Amino acid sequence: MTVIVQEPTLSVEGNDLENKTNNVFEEEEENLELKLDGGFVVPDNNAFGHSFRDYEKESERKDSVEQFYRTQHINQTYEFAVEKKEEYAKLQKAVMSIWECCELLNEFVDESDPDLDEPQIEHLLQTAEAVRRDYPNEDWLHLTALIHDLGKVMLHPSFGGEPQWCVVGDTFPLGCAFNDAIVHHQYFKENPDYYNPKYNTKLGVYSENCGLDKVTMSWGHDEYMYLVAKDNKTTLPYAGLFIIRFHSFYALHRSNAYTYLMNEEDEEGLKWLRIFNKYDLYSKSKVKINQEEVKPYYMSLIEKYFPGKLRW
Ligand SMILES: O[C@H]1[C@H](O)[C@@H](O)[C@H](O)[C@@H](O)[C@H]1O
Ligand SMILES: [Fe+2]
Ligand SMILES: [Fe+2]
Repeated sequence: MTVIVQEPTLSVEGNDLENKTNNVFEEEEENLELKLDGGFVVPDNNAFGHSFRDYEKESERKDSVEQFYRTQHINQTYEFAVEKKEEYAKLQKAVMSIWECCELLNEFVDESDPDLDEPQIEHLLQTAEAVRRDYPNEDWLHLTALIHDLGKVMLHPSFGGEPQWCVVGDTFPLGCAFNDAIVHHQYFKENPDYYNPKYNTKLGVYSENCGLDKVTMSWGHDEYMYLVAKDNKTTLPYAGLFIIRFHSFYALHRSNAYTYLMNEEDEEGLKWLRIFNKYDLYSKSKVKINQEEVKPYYMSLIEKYFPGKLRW
């Protein structure tokens, strides 16, 4: 069975958030004159016949996904994330165009994802095409969707073939206490930061409402692609960059955890991120997009918002 959603509500846990989310959309309508009733079809089930993001449900991917999160939670420490960011911020790994990077993602399947076992390029096109159908005039959002996961190219041998735990999966702040809203949070008990008094209080190294820009997130494809886009001087708007940078921060955008680290500007980005997330998550399916057919459209957007070659 499928449900036609007139307003882009998200299937979130708890009415509180549902109400908040609706308010966000009401505000959107007033402030940004967004088209809200694209009639997006939110499927009940993922390609394996289960509900989306169900990490407890017995399925062919359950055990490997859980193993993935255990390794990620043990290894992502504050120091590790700071070092990785320094290394990748130099943008000395490769020089290539956006489309070349999309093609490189043809060979990777994301081990953290309970809902998809297709190559990543399929996911990029599925997300972008789903956004495009509902928001035909927001071309920046189509391109944001196309590129949001390109940071996963760190898995590629020419980038040192990083392990999946430092590339994919949900992200979370480091340098402050781990929140129970994070998927498989039980495994943080094996992370050294869990016992470090500098890092294990509510605020840790941060101050209230310091803004997400100041927060060191677990290292992964979000922050990397954000750095690539920003430092190659993309003309994408602030909301596009925010989406790229925080789309894996489910504890925040789905469960409202860590809101005390946000400032006013982040509130604005979060509205768009919540819209985007619906497409990122629920467009995952076995349906293939004809790459050659849609390529000219996306090439025109890439040309509009990016230089021909980028430093990665
Ligand atoms: O498994 C997925 C996948 O890695 C996505 O690219 C990421 O954005 C999500 O947060 C995560 O749940
Ligand atoms: Fe992602
Ligand atoms: Fe994605």
